[in-house]
Amino acid sequence: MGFLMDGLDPEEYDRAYTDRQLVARIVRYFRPQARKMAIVAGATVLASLVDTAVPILIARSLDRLQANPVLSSLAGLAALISLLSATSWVFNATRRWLSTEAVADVVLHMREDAFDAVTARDLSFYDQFPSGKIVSRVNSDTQAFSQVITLSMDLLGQILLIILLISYLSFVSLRLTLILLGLAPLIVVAALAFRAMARRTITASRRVNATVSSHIQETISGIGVAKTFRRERAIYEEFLPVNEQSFQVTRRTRFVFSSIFPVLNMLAGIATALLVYFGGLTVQAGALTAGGWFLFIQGLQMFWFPLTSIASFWSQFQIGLAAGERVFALIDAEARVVQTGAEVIEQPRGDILFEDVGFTYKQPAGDELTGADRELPTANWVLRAFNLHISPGETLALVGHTGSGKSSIGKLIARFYEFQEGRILIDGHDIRALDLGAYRARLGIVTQTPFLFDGTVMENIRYGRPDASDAEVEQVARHVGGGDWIMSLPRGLATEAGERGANLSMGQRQIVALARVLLQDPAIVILDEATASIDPLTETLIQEGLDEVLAGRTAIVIAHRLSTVRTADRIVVLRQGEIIEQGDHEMLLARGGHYAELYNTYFRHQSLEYIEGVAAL
Ligand SMILES: Nc1ncnc2c1ncn2[C@@H]1O[C@H](COP(=O)(O)OP(=O)(O)OP(=O)(O)O)[C@@H](O)[C@H]1O
Repeated sequence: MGFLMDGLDPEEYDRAYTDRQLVARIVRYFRPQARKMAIVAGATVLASLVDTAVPILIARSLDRLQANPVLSSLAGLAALISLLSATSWVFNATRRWLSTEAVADVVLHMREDAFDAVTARDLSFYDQFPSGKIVSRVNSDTQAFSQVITLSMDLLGQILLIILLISYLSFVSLRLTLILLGLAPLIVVAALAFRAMARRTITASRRVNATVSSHIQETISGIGVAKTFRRERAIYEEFLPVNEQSFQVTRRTRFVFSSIFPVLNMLAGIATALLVYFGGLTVQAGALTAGGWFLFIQGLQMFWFPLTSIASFWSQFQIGLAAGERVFALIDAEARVVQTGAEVIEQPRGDILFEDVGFTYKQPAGDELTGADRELPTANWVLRAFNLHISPGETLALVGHTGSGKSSIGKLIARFYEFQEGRILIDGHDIRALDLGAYRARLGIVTQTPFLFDGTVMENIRYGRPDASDAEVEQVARHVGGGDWIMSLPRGLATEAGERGANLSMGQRQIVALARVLLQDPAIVILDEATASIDPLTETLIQEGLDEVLAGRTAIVIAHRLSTVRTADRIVVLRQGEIIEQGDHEMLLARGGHYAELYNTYFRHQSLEYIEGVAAL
């Protein structure tokens, strides 16, 4: 499809399932619905039987009335048809209601599984795949899948109807039935011709929709930055080609789909003409009654509708299967962080040891780096043969230029990413053998820009330990920074934080994040300090909060503030993933090496002496 598919490549975790695998997977979801589905099957058979019976009844009555036109039998026929129609409605309604319920239930579970899989993914997964695309899989793809399952159930009913009708018609006139059947391959060929085209356009259409959603989502989340840099026009212009591509793909999809029906209708017209002609000849020859002829023409409509439906269903079926495939691929995406055990450290002391650790972000999913891969260009390794021991209770400040690997060390301790070489030991236990849930429960992480959820401040703090009582949350909140900060909130801890904490100041957000960690009472704290400068009052407040959080715990601080490096037990200076110096502030400063240089270019500006010096000028 050339340019239509440009830039719409499958995701790295997409995979092709065989039809058998797909069906097995779908059947597994339907297993709990077995009872409902059995009733649906029964109702489908009964509805098809009744629906076939009506035209047969009319045809036979026609012949009888022709021979003996009595008013009472006409009234009886009308009553019987009404009764059969009502019965058909009951069966069809039962079938639809129950199947809708069953499908809704299946989609519910599928969405749960997809969402569960998404939340379980490692952070590296989110680096690679924008949230918009993931949202589209969990949301629209499951929806498309449910539609196709409902359609397939209708299809089964239709097929049954065709079988019953054809069987009956073959008794009435074998010759005419064969003509009817002889035309069926034409429809099937037309349907198959559309099939491949439909599947391709549908896949393109899904991908392009995901791309558009993801583009909009990314733009909206970064709109603040865009406005600051007056980039509104530029992002609008970036949106245009994405939208244009979406338009082209959608147009193409609509074109393919709208071509199906006219072609099928034309074929139906030819078939009707043939049957009318040959049916008339048969009646003339006395081999068919008028009722039989009527039944054939009526039957043709009944036969044609399901057959064209099957043909159009087929492409719909492709849509649903492609969507199902995408959801399953999301559920099955391989974890990169692989745990080999589930050890629980009862009382973690917070002893951390990196032993010859090698780490790169460039590892392909699910693969170990072997042989030639080990010779990745040096530039791709973030850490190589990296050794570091952090003692229990130690506050370690990591410093170094941007990109030197500070955050990566924090991410490895948090086990957010898989490393490729060496070992990381926590209290002597291999980090790979730990029960991640239990381990992370004792790990406190404060990110640079603390993320608060839409909810009250109290709820945000409780996020650290959902079972904490109001009193416990309040006690922790009062502990951080002396608790004065709560007064500055309009409704105290009941203040709504707003989306991403928008209603709170940066400093307040930091404090809430610290309180959240404090409530969790972690053994190890990873703190990524904000680089943005803050006013001295907030700085003092945060420092007090930090003192609480760091006291008695092992802390790894990606340090950006002078007060932190000054008070840290040890400073580790990194350059391109290597430790080039370590020691305390005074010692490193006296040494006049890389740290001293960093201090002079970065940290010194934050010192009181420097600020006073500038003020005095
Ligand atoms: N998610 C990622 N995917 C691929 N490469 C990454 C990712 N995160 C970081 N890197 C790369 O890894 C290297 C180390 O990055 P890291 O974030 O650890 O540095 P840092 O010292 O914390 O930098 P900063 O002070 O700017 O946060 C950099 O070259 C960076 O480009």
